Amino acid sequence: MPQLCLASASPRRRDLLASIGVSVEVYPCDIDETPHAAESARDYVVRLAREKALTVAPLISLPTLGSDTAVVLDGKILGKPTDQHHAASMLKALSGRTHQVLTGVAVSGPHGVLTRCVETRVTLRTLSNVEISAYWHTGEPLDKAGGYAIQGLAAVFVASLQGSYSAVVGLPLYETAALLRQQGVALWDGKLT
Ligand SMILES: Cc1cn([C@H]2C[C@H](O)[C@@H](COP(=O)(O)OP(=O)(O)OP(=O)(O)O)O2)c(=O)[nH]c1=O
Repeated sequence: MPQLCLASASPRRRDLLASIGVSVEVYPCDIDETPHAAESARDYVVRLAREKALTVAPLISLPTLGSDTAVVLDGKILGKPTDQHHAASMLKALSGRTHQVLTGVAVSGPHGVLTRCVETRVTLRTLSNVEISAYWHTGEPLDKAGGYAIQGLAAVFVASLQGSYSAVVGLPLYETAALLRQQGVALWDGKLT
Protein backbone atom coordinates (compact mmCIF):
# COMPACT_ATOMS: atom_id res chain seq x y z
CA MET A 1 0.00 0.00 0.00
CA PRO A 2 1.51 3.39 -0.95
CA GLN A 3 1.90 5.81 1.97
CA LEU A 4 2.53 8.92 -0.06
CA CYS A 5 1.87 10.39 -3.47
CA LEU A 6 5.05 11.69 -5.13
CA ALA A 7 4.26 14.55 -7.53
CA SER A 8 7.46 14.11 -9.53
CA ALA A 9 8.89 12.52 -12.64
CA SER A 10 12.30 12.23 -10.96
CA PRO A 11 13.43 8.62 -10.43
CA ARG A 12 15.97 9.99 -7.92
CA ARG A 13 13.23 11.30 -5.60
CA ARG A 14 11.39 7.96 -5.73
CA ASP A 15 14.64 6.08 -4.97
CA LEU A 16 15.52 8.42 -2.09
CA LEU A 17 12.10 7.89 -0.48
CA ALA A 18 12.40 4.12 -1.01
CA SER A 19 15.80 4.24 0.74
CA ILE A 20 14.07 5.37 3.98
CA GLY A 21 11.27 2.83 3.57
CA VAL A 22 8.54 5.13 2.22
CA SER A 23 6.43 3.55 -0.51
CA VAL A 24 5.01 5.99 -3.04
CA GLU A 25 2.56 6.23 -5.85
CA VAL A 26 4.12 8.39 -8.56
CA TYR A 27 2.09 11.14 -10.27
CA PRO A 28 4.44 13.11 -12.55
CA CYS A 29 3.31 16.68 -13.00
CA ASP A 30 4.41 19.25 -15.49
CA ILE A 31 4.28 22.85 -14.31
CA ASP A 32 5.72 26.08 -15.70
CA GLU A 33 9.15 26.46 -13.99
CA THR A 34 9.83 30.05 -15.11
CA PRO A 35 11.05 32.20 -12.18
CA HIS A 36 8.89 35.25 -11.37
CA ALA A 37 10.45 38.71 -11.72
CA ALA A 38 12.45 39.65 -8.58
CA GLU A 39 11.69 36.28 -6.94
CA SER A 40 14.45 35.02 -4.62
CA ALA A 41 15.87 31.55 -5.28
CA ARG A 42 14.49 30.32 -1.93
CA ASP A 43 11.00 31.61 -2.73
CA TYR A 44 11.29 30.06 -6.20
CA VAL A 45 12.09 26.49 -5.10
CA VAL A 46 9.45 26.54 -2.35
CA ARG A 47 6.82 27.94 -4.73
CA LEU A 48 7.53 25.21 -7.31
CA ALA A 49 7.53 22.47 -4.67
CA ARG A 50 4.17 23.72 -3.39
CA GLU A 51 2.71 24.00 -6.92
CA LYS A 52 3.80 20.45 -7.76
CA ALA A 53 2.21 19.07 -4.57
CA LEU A 54 -1.00 21.08 -4.97
CA THR A 55 -1.43 20.19 -8.66
CA VAL A 56 -1.59 16.51 -7.80
CA ALA A 57 -3.14 16.54 -4.28
CA PRO A 58 -6.79 16.86 -5.47
CA LEU A 59 -6.37 13.72 -7.61
CA ILE A 60 -5.53 11.33 -4.79
CA SER A 61 -6.47 10.73 -1.15
CA LEU A 62 -2.89 10.44 0.15
CA PRO A 63 -0.47 13.05 1.50
CA THR A 64 1.35 14.47 -1.53
CA LEU A 65 4.98 15.58 -1.85
CA GLY A 66 6.42 18.04 -4.36
CA SER A 67 10.04 19.18 -4.53
CA ASP A 68 12.30 21.39 -6.58
CA THR A 69 16.09 21.67 -6.73
CA ALA A 70 17.98 24.68 -8.11
CA VAL A 71 21.68 25.45 -8.43
CA VAL A 72 22.44 29.06 -7.50
CA LEU A 73 25.66 30.93 -8.31
CA ASP A 74 26.09 34.58 -7.31
CA GLY A 75 22.34 34.82 -6.69
CA LYS A 76 21.51 33.56 -10.20
CA ILE A 77 19.46 30.38 -10.73
CA LEU A 78 21.08 27.90 -13.11
CA GLY A 79 18.43 25.57 -14.50
CA LYS A 80 18.77 22.35 -16.47
CA PRO A 81 20.97 22.60 -19.58
CA THR A 82 19.12 22.87 -22.86
CA ASP A 83 22.12 21.90 -25.03
CA GLN A 84 25.88 21.28 -24.90
CA HIS A 85 26.76 24.98 -25.08
CA HIS A 86 24.44 25.79 -22.16
CA ALA A 87 25.80 22.87 -20.08
CA ALA A 88 29.40 23.91 -20.77
CA SER A 89 28.76 27.53 -19.84
CA MET A 90 27.19 26.48 -16.51
CA LEU A 91 30.05 24.11 -15.63
CA LYS A 92 32.66 26.73 -16.60
CA ALA A 93 30.93 29.19 -14.25
CA LEU A 94 30.81 26.59 -11.43
CA SER A 95 34.43 25.44 -11.97
CA GLY A 96 36.74 26.11 -9.01
CA ARG A 97 34.00 27.84 -7.02
CA THR A 98 31.44 27.29 -4.27
CA HIS A 99 27.75 27.44 -5.17
CA GLN A 100 24.47 26.84 -3.35
CA VAL A 101 22.03 24.07 -4.06
CA LEU A 102 18.54 24.96 -2.82
CA THR A 103 15.88 22.29 -2.50
CA GLY A 104 12.30 23.17 -1.66
CA VAL A 105 9.97 20.47 -0.32
CA ALA A 106 6.21 20.70 0.18
CA VAL A 107 3.98 18.02 1.71
CA SER A 108 0.23 18.51 1.58
CA GLY A 109 -1.93 16.50 3.93
CA PRO A 110 -4.31 16.76 6.89
CA HIS A 111 -2.34 19.72 8.29
CA GLY A 112 -2.43 21.77 5.08
CA VAL A 113 0.74 22.34 3.06
CA LEU A 114 3.98 22.22 5.05
CA THR A 115 7.17 23.45 3.37
CA ARG A 116 10.92 23.56 3.94
CA CYS A 117 13.87 24.96 2.03
CA VAL A 118 17.29 23.33 2.50
CA GLU A 119 20.52 25.01 1.44
CA THR A 120 23.70 23.07 0.67
CA ARG A 121 27.04 24.57 -0.31
CA VAL A 122 29.00 22.61 -2.92
CA THR A 123 32.55 23.34 -4.07
CA LEU A 124 33.70 22.00 -7.43
CA ARG A 125 37.38 21.70 -8.30
CA THR A 126 38.70 23.47 -11.37
CA LEU A 127 37.41 21.75 -14.51
CA SER A 128 39.18 21.75 -17.88
CA ASN A 129 37.35 22.35 -21.16
CA VAL A 130 38.25 18.79 -22.19
CA GLU A 131 36.62 17.37 -19.04
CA ILE A 132 33.54 19.53 -19.47
CA SER A 133 33.14 18.34 -23.07
CA ALA A 134 33.74 14.68 -22.14
CA TYR A 135 31.21 14.98 -19.30
CA TRP A 136 28.52 16.28 -21.68
CA HIS A 137 28.98 13.21 -23.89
CA THR A 138 28.22 10.88 -20.94
CA GLY A 139 24.59 12.08 -21.17
CA GLU A 140 24.48 12.73 -17.42
CA PRO A 141 24.11 16.56 -17.36
CA LEU A 142 20.90 16.83 -19.39
CA ASP A 143 18.14 16.54 -16.77
CA LYS A 144 20.14 17.90 -13.81
CA ALA A 145 20.01 21.41 -12.35
CA GLY A 146 23.37 23.10 -12.93
CA GLY A 147 24.30 20.40 -15.45
CA TYR A 148 25.96 17.95 -13.07
CA ALA A 149 25.02 14.91 -10.97
CA ILE A 150 26.82 14.59 -7.64
CA GLN A 151 25.57 11.00 -7.35
CA GLY A 152 27.08 10.08 -10.70
CA LEU A 153 30.26 10.65 -12.67
CA ALA A 154 30.47 14.27 -11.47
CA ALA A 155 31.35 12.98 -7.99
CA VAL A 156 34.98 13.33 -9.13
CA PHE A 157 34.39 17.10 -9.52
CA VAL A 158 33.05 17.67 -5.98
CA ALA A 159 35.80 18.87 -3.65
CA SER A 160 33.49 19.46 -0.66
CA LEU A 161 29.90 19.72 0.48
CA GLN A 162 28.33 21.46 3.46
CA GLY A 163 24.70 20.62 4.13
CA SER A 164 22.53 17.78 2.83
CA TYR A 165 23.84 15.35 0.20
CA SER A 166 20.35 13.93 -0.42
CA ALA A 167 19.01 17.47 -1.01
CA VAL A 168 21.51 17.91 -3.85
CA VAL A 169 20.29 14.64 -5.39
CA GLY A 170 16.71 15.96 -5.16
CA LEU A 171 15.20 15.49 -1.69
CA PRO A 172 16.59 16.37 1.78
CA LEU A 173 15.72 13.16 3.62
CA TYR A 174 16.10 14.41 7.20
CA GLU A 175 13.83 17.42 6.68
CA THR A 176 11.43 15.44 4.50
CA ALA A 177 11.04 12.80 7.22
CA ALA A 178 10.06 15.56 9.68
CA LEU A 179 7.41 16.92 7.28
CA LEU A 180 6.04 13.42 6.64
CA ARG A 181 5.74 12.71 10.38
CA GLN A 182 3.88 16.01 10.86
CA GLN A 183 1.39 14.91 8.18
CA GLY A 184 0.87 11.53 9.87
CA VAL A 185 2.92 9.37 7.49
CA ALA A 186 4.34 6.46 9.52
CA LEU A 187 8.12 6.10 9.15
CA TRP A 188 10.15 3.06 10.17
CA ASP A 189 11.42 4.79 13.34
CA GLY A 190 7.95 5.95 14.39
CA LYS A 191 7.39 3.53 17.26
CA LEU A 192 11.02 3.62 18.40
CA THR A 193 11.50 7.32 19.14
C1 LIG B 1 22.75 19.38 -8.63
C2 LIG B 1 22.05 18.08 -8.92
C3 LIG B 1 20.73 18.05 -9.37
N1 LIG B 1 20.12 16.85 -9.63
C4 LIG B 1 18.73 16.80 -10.09
C5 LIG B 1 17.70 16.79 -8.97
C6 LIG B 1 16.43 17.15 -9.70
O1 LIG B 1 15.82 15.92 -10.14
C7 LIG B 1 16.91 17.93 -10.91
C8 LIG B 1 16.41 19.34 -10.87
O2 LIG B 1 15.15 19.41 -11.46
P1 LIG B 1 13.76 19.54 -10.68
O3 LIG B 1 12.89 20.44 -11.49
O4 LIG B 1 13.99 19.86 -9.24
O5 LIG B 1 13.17 18.06 -10.72
P2 LIG B 1 12.84 17.09 -11.94
O6 LIG B 1 12.45 17.87 -13.16
O7 LIG B 1 13.97 16.10 -12.08
O8 LIG B 1 11.58 16.30 -11.39
P3 LIG B 1 10.11 16.85 -11.00
O9 LIG B 1 10.04 18.32 -11.31
O10 LIG B 1 9.16 16.04 -11.83
O11 LIG B 1 10.00 16.56 -9.52
O12 LIG B 1 18.34 17.91 -10.88
C9 LIG B 1 20.79 15.65 -9.43
O13 LIG B 1 20.22 14.57 -9.66
N2 LIG B 1 22.08 15.67 -8.97
C10 LIG B 1 22.75 16.83 -8.71
O14 LIG B 1 23.93 16.77 -8.30
